[in-house]
Amino acid sequence: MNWDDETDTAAERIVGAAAEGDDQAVEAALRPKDLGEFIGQEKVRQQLDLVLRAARQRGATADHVLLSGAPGLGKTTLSMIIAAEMNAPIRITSGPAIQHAGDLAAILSSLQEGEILFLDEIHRMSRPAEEMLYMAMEDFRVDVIVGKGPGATAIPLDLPPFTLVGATTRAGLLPPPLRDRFGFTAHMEFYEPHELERVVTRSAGLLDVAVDPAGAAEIAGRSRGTPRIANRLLRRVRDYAQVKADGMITREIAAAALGVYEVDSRGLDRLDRAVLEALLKLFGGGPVGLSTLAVAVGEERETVEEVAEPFLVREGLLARTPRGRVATPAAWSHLGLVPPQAAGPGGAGSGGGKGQAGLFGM
Ligand SMILES: Nc1ncnc2c1ncn2[C@@H]1O[C@H](COP(=O)(O)OP(=O)(O)OP(=O)(O)O)[C@@H](O)[C@H]1O
Ligand SMILES: [Mg+2]
Repeated sequence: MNWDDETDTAAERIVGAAAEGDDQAVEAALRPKDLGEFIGQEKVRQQLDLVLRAARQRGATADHVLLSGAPGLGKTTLSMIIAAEMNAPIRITSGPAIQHAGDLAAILSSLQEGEILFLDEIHRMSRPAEEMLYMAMEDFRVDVIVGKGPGATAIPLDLPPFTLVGATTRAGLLPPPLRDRFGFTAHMEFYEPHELERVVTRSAGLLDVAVDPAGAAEIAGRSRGTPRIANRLLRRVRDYAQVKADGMITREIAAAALGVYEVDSRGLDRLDRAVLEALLKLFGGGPVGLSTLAVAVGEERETVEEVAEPFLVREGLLARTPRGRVATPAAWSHLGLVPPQAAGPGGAGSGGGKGQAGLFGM
């Protein structure tokens, strides 16, 4: 069974990356509209404010901006804020939507002066399109190729000055020549719980939901440092508060609601817990290979590696070591289990657990 296919699993819907249907509409409604409304990311906000303010004062188009960071941290939101702050129209497209250089040429040649071009998932653009973009970013010019084969000719076309806003979850995958052509790069960090608390409170206000500070804090603490998840959890808690209580979100209501959706006190979902439980209960805390761990939880390798592990690693619950996956002491205490004595690793299939204790010290 593949976790990705199980789209109607509550936990998947709650912590999954993409928003769909209704969720998308609500997500759009909750987007902050200007820099002042944008919560957290102090450094990025301050730097971006300077970049945009200076461009406005000069009456010029702002430099190209690259936004990088994990899903749901506010890249799309910031791109729209940039357009709003510059009082400029915005055109939205994405790397995978641009198959051929010609697709990009068509978009670029129809831009107005000062327009913001938002290129989401910029790391997934095709090579020829990427090369066309280099020239467009630097010289505001593209070569449009007319004809095929030996008779093909390149017709240079001037573009109006525009601002490219690129977004990527994988800045490391961008070729350096592309990365270097951005005048300003903003790396978005995960949010602090107190910032997410403000996100929850703000969204509750917009959705006309009553939440007390302890209720907001409870939701924030389970939101994995991610505003999108905070907003999603808030909506599920709102449902619960409406059906099971008087509508008011308190700490108790939030905890009970998120219990129903299998989002635990640290924000782990069902898959995260399954991985951790297998690691602890079946393999004595590891080290165990990724493939073995994936089979034990009935998932694909990639699902465990890309969906569950990044958060577990970030939370300091799991370590990836050259000898395999290892649970940290925090993992044992989070699941309320007692680690076996270092002398006797009781787990099956751990494949020679000598020196396990030493791994914890890394
Ligand atoms: N700083 C913030 N303050 C308040 N709300 C925020 C903030 N950042 C993001 N959000 C909310 O989180 C949701 C997701 O943000 P957004 O769509 O901008 O993320 P993203 O980085 O583009 O994600 P992806 O990589 O999946 O495209 C939005 O609905 C927005 O309302
Ligand atoms: Mg986005």
